[in-house]
Amino acid sequence: MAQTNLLSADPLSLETIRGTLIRLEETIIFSLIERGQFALNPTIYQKGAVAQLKELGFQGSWLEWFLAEIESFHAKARRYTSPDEYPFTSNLPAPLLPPLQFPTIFHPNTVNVNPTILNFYIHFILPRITANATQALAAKKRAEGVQGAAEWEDDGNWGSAATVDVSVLQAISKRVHYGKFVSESKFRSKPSAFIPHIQAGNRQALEDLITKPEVERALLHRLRKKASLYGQEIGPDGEPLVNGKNGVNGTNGHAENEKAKAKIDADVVVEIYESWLIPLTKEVEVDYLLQRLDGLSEKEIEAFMSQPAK
Ligand SMILES: C=C(O[C@@H]1C=C(C(=O)O)C=C[C@H]1O)C(=O)O
Repeated sequence: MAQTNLLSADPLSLETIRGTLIRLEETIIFSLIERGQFALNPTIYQKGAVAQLKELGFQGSWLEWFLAEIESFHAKARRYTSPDEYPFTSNLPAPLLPPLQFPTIFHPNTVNVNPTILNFYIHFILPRITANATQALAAKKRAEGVQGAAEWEDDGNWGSAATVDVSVLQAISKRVHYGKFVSESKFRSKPSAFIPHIQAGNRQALEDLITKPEVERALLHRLRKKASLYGQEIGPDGEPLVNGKNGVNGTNGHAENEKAKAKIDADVVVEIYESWLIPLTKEVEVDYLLQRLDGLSEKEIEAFMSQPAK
C-alpha cells in the first residue's frame, strides 16, 4: 500500500484510506527509532537559544530553522500542492514547477493542527523516545565530572537529530490530517447522519459517529506487534539479541529486560498513538465536519439530506 491514496481509483474509499494509515505506521515507527539514537539535546527546541541563528536574524529554535529551510526547498520542488501534506512553516516560496492537477476531494476548510503536533512532539514524544540515549549521555557526562542540567547537553548531533525530527513531524502531520479523507468519506456515505449534528455544532455527537472502537483496538494491537518486531536488535549472527539470565547478551537466556535491547519501547509507541495521534486525528475529523456545510445553499443541504446511504 502506498503512503498516499491520491493516486488510487477512488481516493475516498475508506478501505484505501485505512490502508494508507496502516502503511504510515511503518514510516512513523522507523522515524521514531531513528530519532531515538540521539539524546534529547533540549537546546535544539528552545527559541533564541542558538546565537548563530540570531546573528542570521532568525529568532526561532534550531528545529524551527530546520523546518523553515527544509520546507522552503521542498515547496520550490512543488511539495505541499497536494491535499495530503501540510507544512509547519508559513509564507513558503512558490513552486518552480506548475502544480499537479489533483482531484478536488475536500470541502474548503481551514483545519490545520500542526502547531499542536509540534508542541506535543517536543513535550511528550521526544522525552520518551530519546530516554535511553539521554540517560546514556548523562551517565557519560557524570563520569566526566559534569552534573545537573548540563548532563543532558549534548551529544553534538544537532543536525542529524533535527533532520529526523522534520521527518517524524511530517509523517505525523500527514497521518493526523488524513482525518479529513476519513471524514469526507464517511460524510459522503451518509450525509443525513452528520448534517443535523453539524448544524447544531454538536462535537460530541460527531465524534461518537466517526469513532470506530474496533478499528482502534485492532490498530493498537497491530502497532504493538510492529514496534516490538521492528525495535528488535539483531546480532551479527542474524539472531535477535536478548539479555540472558546472567545479564550477558546471548541467545540462550530469558529476556529479563527486553526493553534494554529494543531500539524503541513498544509501550511508548502505543501510548503515542493512543494518547495523541488517534485523538488528534479524530479532532481533525470533527473540525473538518463542522466546516463541511459552510457556503452551501439550503437547496444543496436538502439534496444531501435526501441522498440515500451508500
Ligand atoms: C481513522 C478513522 O476514524 C477514527 C480514528 C481512528 C484513528 O485515528 O486511527 C481509527 C478509527 C476511528 O475511531 C477510521 O474510521 O478509520
